[in-house]
Amino acid sequence: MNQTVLPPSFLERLPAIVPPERLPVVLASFGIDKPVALRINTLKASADSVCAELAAAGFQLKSLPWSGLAFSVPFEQKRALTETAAFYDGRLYLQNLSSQLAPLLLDPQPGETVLDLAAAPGGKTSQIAAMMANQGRLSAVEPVRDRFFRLKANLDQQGATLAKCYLMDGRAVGSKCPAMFDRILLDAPCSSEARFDTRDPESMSHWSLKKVGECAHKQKRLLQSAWTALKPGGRLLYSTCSFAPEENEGALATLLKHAGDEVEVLDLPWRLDNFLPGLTAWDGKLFPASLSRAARVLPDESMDGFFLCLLKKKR
Ligand SMILES: C[S@@+](CC[C@H](N)C(=O)[O-])C[C@H]1O[C@@H](n2cnc3c(N)ncnc32)[C@H](O)[C@@H]1O
Repeated sequence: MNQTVLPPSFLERLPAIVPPERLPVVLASFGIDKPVALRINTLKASADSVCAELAAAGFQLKSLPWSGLAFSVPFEQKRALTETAAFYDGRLYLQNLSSQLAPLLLDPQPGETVLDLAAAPGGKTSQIAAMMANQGRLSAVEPVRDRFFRLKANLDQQGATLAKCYLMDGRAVGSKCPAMFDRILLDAPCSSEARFDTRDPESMSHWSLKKVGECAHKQKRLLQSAWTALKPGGRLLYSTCSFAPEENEGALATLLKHAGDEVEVLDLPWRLDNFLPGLTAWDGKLFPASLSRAARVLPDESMDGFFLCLLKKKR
């Protein structure tokens, strides 16, 4: 096995982000094969029918208490799962459990006008389409050409017929479509720290503190664009797969400062045991106390790390 270590400056910062009693599980999570998570696509099938089919084929399905559509199978069954008819025809989609949380917490409704501002490869866009039962308007933005075409192909395979895809920079959307959307997901491009795998040096090769800073800069601009595109009364779910406070509470603090009393950080409608509150201070600077309502999803033996924050535009 190609055992390598986490980047030293990432490791140095982690104890200031993760409480000591949680650190061993978090550190161990970077070097294990997690169960393979999947989501049943209700645009094409019911959970009962797909589960019955998988169980009959010998899959050891585990259900999750927080979603009737999220399941996992042991890692050893991953290959077999990707060879099933249900996988090929889009009745199920492989999607990490933490990634399934963002659309669930955004809670898009049929008939609404919804934006996914950083959409490829489209796991969350197709989940949103299913939650909306293909009714309403769903725009999916992705500026990277090959990822854009992957997004389109995935949405097609998943039967997400209401989604319209736009090959464009999310930073330009706010000025083009001010106050247009009821709900917006900004699953921002990030330094992907939660994807580190200590057995795969490539997973860490693009990371540096400079990259964290560059991501934070882009995230602030994407957040501002999303905020402008949101209708008064609308909701914005911001998420990343980074632990870095600069990319999470730091980026949000900048938006909160600009948006003033237009913005409310909402309590999440529910939390899991591995959700920690958002940080209210980092590197000698204070963040708004309301950011403690965000969730730092700690990685464990079944979930990847994640960050989630739900905002409301009051007027
Ligand atoms: C974390 S991924 C999104 C994953 C996606 N939400 C899903 O669940 O499948 C972030 C995406 O943002 C895209 N991106 C990068 N720069 C962007 C920008 N300026 N505007 C919009 N999207 C951008 C990346 O190419 C990448 O596909």
